Amino acid sequence: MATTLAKAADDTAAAEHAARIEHVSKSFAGPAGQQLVLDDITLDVAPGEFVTLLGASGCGKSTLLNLVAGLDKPTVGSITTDGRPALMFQEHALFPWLTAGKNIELALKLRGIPKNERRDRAESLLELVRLKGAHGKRVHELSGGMRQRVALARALAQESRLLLMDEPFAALDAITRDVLHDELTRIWAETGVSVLFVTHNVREAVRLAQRVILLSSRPGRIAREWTVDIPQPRRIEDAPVAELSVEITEVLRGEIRRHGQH
Ligand SMILES: Nc1ncnc2c1ncn2[C@@H]1O[C@H](COP(=O)(O)OP(=O)(O)OP(=O)(O)O)[C@@H](O)[C@H]1O
Repeated sequence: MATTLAKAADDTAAAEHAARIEHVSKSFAGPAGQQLVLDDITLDVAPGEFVTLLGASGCGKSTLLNLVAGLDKPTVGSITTDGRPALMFQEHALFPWLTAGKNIELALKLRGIPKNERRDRAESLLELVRLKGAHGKRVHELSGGMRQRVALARALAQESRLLLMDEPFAALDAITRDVLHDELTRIWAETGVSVLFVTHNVREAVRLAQRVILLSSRPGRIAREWTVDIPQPRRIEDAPVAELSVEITEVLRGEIRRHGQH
């Protein structure tokens, strides 16, 4: 499976961007008229790049991710992606009446993969997320971390060139989250998939990303960005990760103060 995914990523070499967000603004109708949530966001994600979008609660991170996913349209500006992105959320959104394996097979079916290939492919994907042998397990039999592994396998089943992740590990305990950070870093390196990952956890952003984009609040604008050149695999407690996290947290605090939040 990793080979197929790696090949999908190779094909992307021709594409200049996994995602291109150009001068995007988004407003919603509110009680006091139109509320500007995102203001003039311009951002490219390169093929194979891992980018985290970081910002305070309510700054518009999920709104931006939904726009990139094509679930909603920008009020102004344009977004293009290299093919249809795959999505993964905080809640696993697995079908509880299907087994882990059948949840993945459903994604393969929706992609038009023939029935006789689905089982093997689902098994390979489960192996990729280190859940070998879990094909027949019901969702309720799986721990929170295992459910997110299945959700990741299901997202990878789409063989998209861009994976959009909205706080996928936020509901997990710290140790499980740590393990899944390692797994995601490994899978990203193995497959070459591009990742746009939303979080409000500064350390998580620095642990994972090649580039951290900080959004300001009300409206969400790109406040600053950092290139993270700390070698992988990183640990969340590594000194360089901690140092950069402190620096980013300071800027984030300043943003929050400026916008009267706490
Ligand atoms: N469909 C909608 N209609 C009206 N307002 C919306 C809609 N979607 C989002 N908003 C508003 O846009 C703002 C940004 O919300 P969004 O969920 O994108 O923030 P976020 O940064 O992802 O927050 P969190 O970290 O808490 O998930 C909020 O004020 C929210 O109320």
